[in-house]
Amino acid sequence: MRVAVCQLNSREDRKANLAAAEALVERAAAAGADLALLPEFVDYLGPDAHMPAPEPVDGEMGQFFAGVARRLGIWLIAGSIHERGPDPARTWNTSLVFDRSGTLAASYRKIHLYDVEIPGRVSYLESATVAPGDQPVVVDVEGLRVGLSICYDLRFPELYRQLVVDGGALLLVVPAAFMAHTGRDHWEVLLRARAIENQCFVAAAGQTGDHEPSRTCYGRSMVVDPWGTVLTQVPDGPGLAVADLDLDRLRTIRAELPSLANRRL
Ligand SMILES: NC(=O)CC(=O)C(=O)O
Repeated sequence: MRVAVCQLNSREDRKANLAAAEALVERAAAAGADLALLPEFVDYLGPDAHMPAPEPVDGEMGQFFAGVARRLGIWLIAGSIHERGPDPARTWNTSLVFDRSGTLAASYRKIHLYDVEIPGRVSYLESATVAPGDQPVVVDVEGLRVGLSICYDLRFPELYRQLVVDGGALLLVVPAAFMAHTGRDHWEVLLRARAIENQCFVAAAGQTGDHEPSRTCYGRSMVVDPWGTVLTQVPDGPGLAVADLDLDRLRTIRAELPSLANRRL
């Protein structure tokens, strides 16, 4: 399984954001990727006041990503979009997974919302505009069990343990718009920790650079192996990186250092 993590700088212009995403998925397909991962809020990262109307998963955006997956014959995880929910004041932050034929294989709504106040650095109240999901989701990608999550979820190890122990996940995906301030110290450490403690591959695709209003994302999208080694990483700015997941290596690590099997709680 060859995985591509696509790093973007989504802004206010939804059309431009979708075109940039499509161009990166085209590059992923040309590089032989079986699965391409886009970042969180691939459709829009701008002021709440200007946000285009959220859509149901089978709305225009869903159809757009389905068409990209079908045209390129690739599995596509559209990191997250603003999904219309029952509450007119709040959307869901939803990841969409399409198979090679463009059929929606799964969707996941971000469970943990980023409500944080770090004076002078980060002030964010995601729960003001987003409603939380409540269902962990694992999807079968041609025999590979893939556990879904979004951004701030990364800080909650119990979610990933559930995806692995109950769902059998061997790959954990983390589309993100991780803040630069927190990302500098936490992003890679957390991704590698989730990989090591769950003896899984982790693929993380982030937003990068400046977004209005006053939000800078860390980027550094990467793929980590079950030993915690960073296999590949995207430098600053939009771009992509590709890695092959060696499942024999995962099985060897789990057999030689059976920490998952040795759990007592
Ligand atoms: N933006 C997020 O959801 C999370 C983040 O930036 C952090 O956890 O730090």
